[in-house]
Amino acid sequence: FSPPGASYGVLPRPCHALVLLNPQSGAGRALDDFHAVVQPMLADADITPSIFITERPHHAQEKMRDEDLSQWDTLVVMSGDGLLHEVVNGLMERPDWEEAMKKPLCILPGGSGNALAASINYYAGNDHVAKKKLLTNCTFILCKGLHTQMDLVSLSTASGKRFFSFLGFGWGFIADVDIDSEKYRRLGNARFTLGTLQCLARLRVYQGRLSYLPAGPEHGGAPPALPEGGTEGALPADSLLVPLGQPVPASWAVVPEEEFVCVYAIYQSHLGTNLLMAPAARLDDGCIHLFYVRAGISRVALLKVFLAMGRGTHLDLGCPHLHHVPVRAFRLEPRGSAGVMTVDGEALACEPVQGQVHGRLCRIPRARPSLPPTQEPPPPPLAIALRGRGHLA
Ligand SMILES: Nc1ncnc2c1ncn2[C@@H]1O[C@H](COP(=O)(O)OP(=O)(O)OP(=O)(O)O)[C@@H](O)[C@H]1O
Repeated sequence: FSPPGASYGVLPRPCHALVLLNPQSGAGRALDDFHAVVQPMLADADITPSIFITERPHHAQEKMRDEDLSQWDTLVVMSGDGLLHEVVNGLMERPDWEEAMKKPLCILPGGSGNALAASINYYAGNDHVAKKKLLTNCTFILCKGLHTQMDLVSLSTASGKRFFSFLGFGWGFIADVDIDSEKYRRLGNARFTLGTLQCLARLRVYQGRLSYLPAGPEHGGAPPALPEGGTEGALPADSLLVPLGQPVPASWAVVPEEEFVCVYAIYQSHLGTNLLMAPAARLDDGCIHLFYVRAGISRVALLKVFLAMGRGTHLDLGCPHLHHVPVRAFRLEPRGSAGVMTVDGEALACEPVQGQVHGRLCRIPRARPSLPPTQEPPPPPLAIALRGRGHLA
């Protein structure tokens, strides 16, 4: 499902892809997996990769800021979600960001969480898979070449920082698991299981005020990303937000309780390879899926929520402490600066933050939407070629 007006494009053939690869991501196997799994499939699909290996944090962001993009048909990130966050924000720092964001971005799972890759696999209607199978599925979606639009969320902090985020913003339990488990990254996805158990053992309560603009039909769709002050080259204006020093507008809701175990605003279906947090989320649904867990939940109940999230059934538990609200914008004002926040899995100092969705701000590969059987066209020649070589069942 996509709201009306989604625009599709197809990668040209031959296709030139810049592949940004973090050799340290996840268990450190991204480069080996690229050569073993990805490269042969790209060759069959007439996609020529040029590999750029990142050497340090912010390397990909700097490259995207200055790169001559005209030589590439697509930008591929073979890493975790953190490197794509750098790529998106590097592109948004360019004076020609509007043009730059038309370049299709692709994620191939090489990290430990791989939430966007798992989401794209889910939107394609594929079975839940992980590791090499997820990599094969995502590479195959890239090889087919269809791309469409994806929403981004603009996040602003009290200290004046602004980020563009494609996955989620977290505070409390999930953010702590994400950051505290960094030291176990060699374990791959298992780092989150270990981190969850450790954070459960010392379950904390976080104090602050949470407000949001609900995404009901009366609030309309996601606002189009118009430049600030209508000036060409200016970043998209956050038309739903008022400055952090002012009270939220009257159309917003304020959560009456101010003690939380966790706040997580997610805009994709998956929080990690094995965590289906927002089953209804889609690439361009114009929605932020705001989840919060109020203080008072027992350790056992919280563990049950995370176990059920593996199948996306956590909301069916009827847990009175767990809340889910589809919103267009939110504000979080933590009391105090202790602790950590995350944007797309990357750490952020704890301070007041607000964000709003910007509809269809970038492009991303997507499997062909399924048509009723009578309209189903024959498979394209590429699919036949890949099937012949055994890449496609
Ligand atoms: N060569 C490098 N050495 C160390 N850090 C790097 C290097 N290249 C990039 N980075 C940094 O590592 C961060 C995390 O990488 P990434 O998200 O790709 O992997 P991950 O943390 O294993 O995956 P996930 O986000 O799925 O958990 C990136 O934000 C980037 O700043």
